[in-house]
Amino acid sequence: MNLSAIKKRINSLVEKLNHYNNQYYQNDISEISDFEFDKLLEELKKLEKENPQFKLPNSPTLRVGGDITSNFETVVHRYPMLSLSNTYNETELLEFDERIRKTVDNPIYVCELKFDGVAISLRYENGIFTQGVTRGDGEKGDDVTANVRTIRDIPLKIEGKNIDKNEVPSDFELRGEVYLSKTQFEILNQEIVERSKEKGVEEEKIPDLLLKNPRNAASGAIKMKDSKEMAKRKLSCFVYDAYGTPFESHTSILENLEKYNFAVSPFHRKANGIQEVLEFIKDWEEKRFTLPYETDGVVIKINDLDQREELGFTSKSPRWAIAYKYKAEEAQSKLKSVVFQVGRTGAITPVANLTPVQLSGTTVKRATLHNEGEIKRLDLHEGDTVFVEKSGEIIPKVTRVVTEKRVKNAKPIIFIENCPECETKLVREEGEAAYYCLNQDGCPPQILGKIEHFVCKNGMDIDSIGSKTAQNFLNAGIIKSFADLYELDREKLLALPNFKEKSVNNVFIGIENSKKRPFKNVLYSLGIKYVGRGVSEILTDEFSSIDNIIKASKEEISAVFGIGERIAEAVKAYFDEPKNIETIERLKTAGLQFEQAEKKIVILDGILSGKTFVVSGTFQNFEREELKEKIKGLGGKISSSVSKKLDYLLAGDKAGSSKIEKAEKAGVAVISEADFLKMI
Ligand SMILES: NC(=O)c1ccc[n+]([C@@H]2O[C@H](COP(=O)([O-])OP(=O)(O)OC[C@H]3O[C@@H](n4cnc5c(N)ncnc54)[C@H](O)[C@@H]3O)[C@@H](O)[C@H]2O)c1
Ligand SMILES: [Zn+2]
Repeated sequence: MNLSAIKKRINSLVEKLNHYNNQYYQNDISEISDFEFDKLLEELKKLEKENPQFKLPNSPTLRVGGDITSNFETVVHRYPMLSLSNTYNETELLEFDERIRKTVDNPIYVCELKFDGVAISLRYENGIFTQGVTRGDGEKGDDVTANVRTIRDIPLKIEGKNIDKNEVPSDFELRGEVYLSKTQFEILNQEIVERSKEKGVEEEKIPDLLLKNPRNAASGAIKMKDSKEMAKRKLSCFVYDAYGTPFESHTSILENLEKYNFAVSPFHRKANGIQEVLEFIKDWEEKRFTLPYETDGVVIKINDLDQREELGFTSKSPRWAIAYKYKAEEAQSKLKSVVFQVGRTGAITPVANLTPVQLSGTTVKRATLHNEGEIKRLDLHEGDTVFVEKSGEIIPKVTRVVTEKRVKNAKPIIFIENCPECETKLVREEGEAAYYCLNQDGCPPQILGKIEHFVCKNGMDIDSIGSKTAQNFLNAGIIKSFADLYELDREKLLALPNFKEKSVNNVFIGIENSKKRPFKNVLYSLGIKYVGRGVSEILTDEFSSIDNIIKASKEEISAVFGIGERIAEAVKAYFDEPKNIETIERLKTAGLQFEQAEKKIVILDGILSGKTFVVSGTFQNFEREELKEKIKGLGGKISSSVSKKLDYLLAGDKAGSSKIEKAEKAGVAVISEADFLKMI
């Protein structure tokens, strides 16, 4: 790679990883597996090390991932809450040991399981629990004391039977992991299923409403505003570290915490040298699945606290510890057949049908093959023995083929040429991995898919219409597209077999409520190619009404930050289609929101009239949303993206560096919070 390519790659990695971090910590969503995330992070680290001149100030290699919300008081940690460096392989573990041995002779390690939950800091003063704080950005976090008090594993007062009160340190802090047990996770999801059924939510819609995994559920719960609600989640907590205590080793910390009645995992072991560490890791690789809570690895720590001090910290993690993470579980299976699925956009996804195998606690029968290129990469043949991998909520995928086990004369898997549903010849556009069936209005799964997308949770959120009902309506000829939903005939619905009055009522209630859905959800629900939730939000913020988007040229659309050529082209193509405009007209008549609500507030004579701002980062005196309201209150306008039309980029702490760069290029003034205060 030449220098400019390296710089580009670094920028793109920073942007990608920050996006994944944001999704992970703010929205509790994993868009990629941890392994893939860590691989990208590793690549970035390496590039930055070799090219320090390109290192960005907002690089995810410099900071602990996490979030601070506006729901709680922010607390500065007395002892920073750091991350752990991690590895997925033995070689790197041996390298870690080598580094340690440069400072410490014959290191004694302690191996612990790595619990998959959220980190918490607990403070005790004179034996009383006084404060619980989330990790946040590592330096400061959310004060969630009220929520923590509801966790039964955490004593509010230290009063073990065999302890001498005078020995309990007068002011100390603990570190632990708040988690949700597997059983409790299932109970909570069962409750969601029951409540949804009572509310008349259609069966296939329910999976969307379920908690994704125990870690997400725990991290969502600890940030709840209402601690009574949070108590219902019944979280648990293991403690695994202490600061401000007189104890001299990690094992002695754990022993004493146990005496104080904290929940300490019994499965920790002292390891005399790295070989014993490797044994512990092997030992738990399979056994961990039998535990009643989720673990994703082993944490290896130096036992002696003086030695820890000697080894010290990097900006992000201690040098005296490392996490060994187990790779996503893999299993062998056999390919039974490949089916080609047609998505709502017409994209064709090959899916492998497999002989069922157990993976991470679930039975896997199908795995994605992504696209034609992937089938070629795997060199997949009929009846092949394959490896499948699954982690968390990520869709299982085929990772490789065991070619030695291939049967003689097996035929290679060939990608289809015509749509399996409507026979239309498939096409692949330049620069795209997927083949498409372009018969949008005649291809049944596309028609159904568009309706499903329209009513989905992030779209119009009509939970009384699921796939089954939509298919039912389509079969009966009651609707042909989602726009028809707003012209439903009650009598016709009542005449449907197996469709009771209550269901009919729920359908109409859902449809009526959908008319209140904000513009950004309406835009998303149209199912325009490449217009996902993020893009739809950017577009609504930038253009504020559908008419403005329709009027905008391709150049104007692609000039918006965050919108590339490809997206702009797809948006333009969509609105150039007369039948799409017709659909929008019908939806407008039905009363759907096609304008951003807040834009209606026009203040003619504020001091900021006519000025457009982008607000990025965090601020000393305001929450970000509060700041935006303030600007609007003074007549200014808010945009979410940097373009030439912008007047100011108001950049707080941790403002997006790509935004700043873009603003500087576009000649937009970048101002600080202090500048802004002067201005107003
Ligand atoms: N999939 C994604 O999109 C995505 C996005 C961001 C981060 N991630 C994952 O999260 C990782 C970063 O998260 P992180 O900084 O919290 O690191 P981490 O989760 O790998 O390790 C640090 C954390 O481990 C926890 N922990 C559990 N048991 C412990 C024990 N016995 N002793 C000490 N700590 C223990 C603590 O909460 C601590 O904060 C990434 O490396 C990646 O794997 C994934
Ligand atoms: Zn088709």
